[in-house]
Amino acid sequence: MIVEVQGLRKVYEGKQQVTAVDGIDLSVGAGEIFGLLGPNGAGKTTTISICTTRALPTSGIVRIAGVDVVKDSALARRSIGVVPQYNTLDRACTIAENISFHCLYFGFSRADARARTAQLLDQFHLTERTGAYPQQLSGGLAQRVQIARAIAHRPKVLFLDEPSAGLDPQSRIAMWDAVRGLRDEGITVVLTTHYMEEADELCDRVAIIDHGKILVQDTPAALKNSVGAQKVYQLHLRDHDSTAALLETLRKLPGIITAENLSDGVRVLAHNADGLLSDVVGAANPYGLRDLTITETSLETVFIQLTGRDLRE
Ligand SMILES: Nc1ncnc2c1ncn2[C@@H]1O[C@H](COP(=O)(O)OP(=O)(O)OP(=O)(O)O)[C@@H](O)[C@H]1O
Repeated sequence: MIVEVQGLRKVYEGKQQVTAVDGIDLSVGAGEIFGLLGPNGAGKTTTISICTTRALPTSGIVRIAGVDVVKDSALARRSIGVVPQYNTLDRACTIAENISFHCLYFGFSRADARARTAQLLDQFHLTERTGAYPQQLSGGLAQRVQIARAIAHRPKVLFLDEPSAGLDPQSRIAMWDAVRGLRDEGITVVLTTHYMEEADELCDRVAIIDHGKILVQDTPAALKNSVGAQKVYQLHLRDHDSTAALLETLRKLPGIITAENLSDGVRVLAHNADGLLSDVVGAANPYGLRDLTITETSLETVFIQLTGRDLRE
């Protein structure tokens, strides 16, 4: 395993003690795209910060390519590339300088730094912007430069913290392609996200994290299968204060696995069953059914089943 995290804990001391990471175990295989999926404040950034030597753990061990990130941080850093949540490009330098100074920092000769920079600018389709400054770039382009810089010293593992935060949908898809390209080059990718579609589309395996703990980790397909349902019905009701009888009726319908209250209606997890839609509508009509959405089971459904909350709440 190229990334091994054992019993990781991080307590921020202060007026109010915060246990940001509460005993995390993870292992990521070489060549995987691994996602840490969880809501804001779940402890994702703290976990990444410790893995990348930017924060010290309260207890626990992280090894990257077999190297302990606390005991041997300088050596570990050679195997690690990081793209933090915010743009950390040097605004006083061109994008080519941002990349080549990074190479020099990692001990490249001037000639090697120049060659590696030119190759990365080409690989990330940035050659035309070589002389541009970071503030002249769109969010998507700046993100690409950050990724190019992060892998300039040829790390084995790239950590990306919320890589699609603030990107428009087109740039997000371009970023996903770039990340898949890195995996094809043999770079292991660990990313954090609170977008379930991103975790589902991009990641080979996903760990769902909440309140500093890993709730489950598996492939997106296995996680979705674990729900045991194929469809999610959301019923929006005018009369959503007295749904106890409706929930009871719904739970008795063949094909329905669970039915539970939402703030403005009811959510039903169900199998793909013939005739179920009309049964559900029939049961809900007396409660003033205003709207009905039917979606496939997603990682959001997994999170709801595990925590009782929406990922976005
Ligand atoms: N330097 C700090 N000092 C005190 N508390 C902190 C610090 N950094 C993070 N926290 C707290 O630790 C918890 C986990 O935060 P963290 O940033 O790791 O979560 P996250 O899942 O990455 O969320 P986000 O996407 O919002 O960054 C939160 O309650 C946060 O307020």
